[in-house]
Amino acid sequence: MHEPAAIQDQIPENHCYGCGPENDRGLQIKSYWTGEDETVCTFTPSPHHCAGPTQYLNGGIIATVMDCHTICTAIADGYRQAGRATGTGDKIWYATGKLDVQYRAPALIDEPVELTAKILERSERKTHLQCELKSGGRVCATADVIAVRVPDNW
Ligand SMILES: CCCCC/C=C\C/C=C\C/C=C\C/C=C\CCCC(=O)SCCNC(=O)CCNC(=O)[C@H](O)C(C)(C)COP(=O)(O)OP(=O)(O)OC[C@H]1O[C@@H](n2cnc3c(N)ncnc32)[C@H](O)[C@@H]1OP(=O)(O)O
Repeated sequence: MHEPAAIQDQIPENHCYGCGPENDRGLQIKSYWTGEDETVCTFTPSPHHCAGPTQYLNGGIIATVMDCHTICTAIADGYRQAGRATGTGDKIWYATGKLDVQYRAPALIDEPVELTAKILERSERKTHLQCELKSGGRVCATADVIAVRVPDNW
């Protein structure tokens, strides 16, 4: 079970290719809190998100959804740590400082991929997260991510 509202639908003015509701041609992923430090996301690939072989999901798309899921988690966590509802008051933004993806098995194009993100550590300037992507019930990719807080004129 998770909260009803997606994190991305609470962050204003987001044109990001992976997670921006304002980007009509983007992937428009949606992430949800499932616990104190954990979020989930289900992404349904389209056929044109394929790798060389048409049955597998492209690695860049995998990196993008892992990037966006974790960075949106860091942003929402930033609001939580400030004691505010996501998207309220002064804007809180994080950018990707590090995205280290391990591709462990091919992910299938014709079924949804399931992502989880966990916050491992946070400080004022950065948040360290771990992300796992599953397809067909097996772990296909893991990522180690550093989200860095940036000003809203970044
Ligand atoms: C993300 C948008 C923000 C813009 C806001 C404006 C409007 C936005 C509207 C909507 C956006 C909403 C949502 C977006 C959500 C997701 C988008 C996906 C994310 C992306 O697609 S975003 C694009 C790719 N991204 C970049 O284009 C970054 C380019 N880069 C830089 O802009 C700087 O490089 C920066 C800011 C990363 C750091 O620069 P800096 O000078 O501010 O800070 P500094 O270097 O001091 O690092 C501070 C602490 O992070 C640690 N740290 C940094 N890098 C590390 C690494 N690699 N490994 C381990 N630790 C690392 C340091 O060690 C230090 O740690 P400590 O404080 O403990 O010493």
